[in-house]
Amino acid sequence: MTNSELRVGVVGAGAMGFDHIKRLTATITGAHVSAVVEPDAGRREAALEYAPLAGGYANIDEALAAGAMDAVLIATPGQFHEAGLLPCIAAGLPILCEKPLTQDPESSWRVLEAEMAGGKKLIQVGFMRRFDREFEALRELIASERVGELLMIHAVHRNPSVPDSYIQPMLITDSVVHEFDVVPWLAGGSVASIEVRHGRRNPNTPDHLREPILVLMELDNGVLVDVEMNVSVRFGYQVATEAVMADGIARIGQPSGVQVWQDATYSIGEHADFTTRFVEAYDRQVQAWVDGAKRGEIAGPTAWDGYKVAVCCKAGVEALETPGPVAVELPPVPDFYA
Ligand SMILES: NC(=O)c1ccc[n+]([C@@H]2O[C@H](COP(=O)([O-])OP(=O)(O)OC[C@H]3O[C@@H](n4cnc5c(N)ncnc54)[C@H](O)[C@@H]3O)[C@@H](O)[C@H]2O)c1
Ligand SMILES: O[C@H]1[C@H](O)[C@@H](O)[C@H](O)[C@@H](O)[C@H]1O
Repeated sequence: MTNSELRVGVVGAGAMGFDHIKRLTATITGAHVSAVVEPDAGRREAALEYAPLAGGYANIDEALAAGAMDAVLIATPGQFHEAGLLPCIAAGLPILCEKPLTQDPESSWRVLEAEMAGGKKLIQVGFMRRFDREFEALRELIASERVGELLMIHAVHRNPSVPDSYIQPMLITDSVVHEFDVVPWLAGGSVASIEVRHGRRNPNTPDHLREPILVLMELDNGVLVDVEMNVSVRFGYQVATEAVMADGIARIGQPSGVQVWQDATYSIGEHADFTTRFVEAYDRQVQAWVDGAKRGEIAGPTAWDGYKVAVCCKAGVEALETPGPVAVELPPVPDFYA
């Protein structure tokens, strides 16, 4: 540790928070975990073993009162994000908030208002796909128009399975939430409408879900997008994107593991879950956030990006129950975020 290291408080030491604590301790430079904020004592103690310089706190107010943090990484479930964000904004701390910013446009707007009132951008939202090298390369290719103008995007988002706590709207709010951020970032437009189509139900789908679904988005620049959202694929975890351009096609997210030729069969490794598929993206996201926080800058998706996604999620959840497209209507971008 050096005196110039950013002292990071991690709020929520569940699956994702624990992962970020290990990353901040072992991989990230220029920062260390100085506080673990977690109401569950067992999880808090387990996490503190990986954060030798940290104090443990049961809630955010205790950690703020102790002056234990220069910056905060929020990894609580989405419904608790607003309650974690507001006191950290009031304290003027840089924040990396796991996706989603909050769970509805109204609470996201309150967060924007708080950030604007403070007069300084503090929030980066954890849409880590923007830090995946393949997504970066695809964006650069599309912007360069080396393969011609972008016409369409086909995306697949496949999870092997989901826990019982994963309910139907989460297909949108927990999963397609990523496409609502990354697709406009790739395509240079904004989502204008969302339609959801249900086809045949996968017999492997848990009883309380109806999926896979096809999410159709129209962007305001005319680009059409389809997303296969599928959470019972069993074989592994797959996020792949194909961009259809005027003079050719580009694909990312193809399996890239070990290739094996055996018994007259060729096979290649695939990821089992998002922790390995996006490990480098999570590392790069957190490093960029730490470096940005030290410069006093936001180095990724902003709170305004988080708000736009919250509006898309609301329309997407409505589209789960509505035949035909649901319009996505955004207010003008506040000058603060323009
Ligand atoms: N970017 C990604 O790919 C990705 C992947 C998984 C999860 N996430 C996001 O990370 C966040 C956390 O998800 P998870 O899977 O780790 O959840 P989790 O349920 O495993 O862990 C959440 C933890 O937060 C704690 N907690 C609840 N309320 C709290 C509060 N007020 N203060 C402090 N801690 C509190 C819980 O006790 C729990 O330990 C969610 O926003 C989720 O959407 C992102
Ligand atoms: O919370 C997870 C996470 O955000 C993953 O990146 C996504 O692929 C899953 O669908 C979602 O359930």
